[in-house]
Amino acid sequence: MTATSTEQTTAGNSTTAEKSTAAENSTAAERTGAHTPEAVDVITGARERIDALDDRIIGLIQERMAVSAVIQEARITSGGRRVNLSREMEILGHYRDALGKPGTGLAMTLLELCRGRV
Ligand SMILES: C=C(O[C@@H]1C=C(C(=O)O)C=C[C@H]1O)C(=O)O
Repeated sequence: MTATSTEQTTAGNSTTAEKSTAAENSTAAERTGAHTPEAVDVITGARERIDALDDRIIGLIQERMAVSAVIQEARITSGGRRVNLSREMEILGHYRDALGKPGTGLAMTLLELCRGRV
């Protein structure tokens, strides 16, 4: 089984193959998991907001990586080390205070993304 299906349409003498994805063929209920049209609308609208938020979050992470690189470059150029563990502990604590235990994991992932980019 593949995730795509192919439909042949004939226009004049030419034949066009149109591929559609499994997602395009699915119903709104299947896409959202909702059991009423009202819930489908709520979920569809909220998913659009989540997609927009994720784009902004990714942009902020990329901005953080660039700022972190400026700091690391300045420190390394001055003769220092790339990593500053006491500052990283501060950041881990900040995320943990704001978001609880998973915040620590999130901060560790952010630090991993930001380290070693110079
Ligand atoms: C950016 C710095 O350098 C490194 C990267 C950090 C970060 O991305 O937040 C934190 C500490 C350092 O390991 C810094 O010292 O502030």
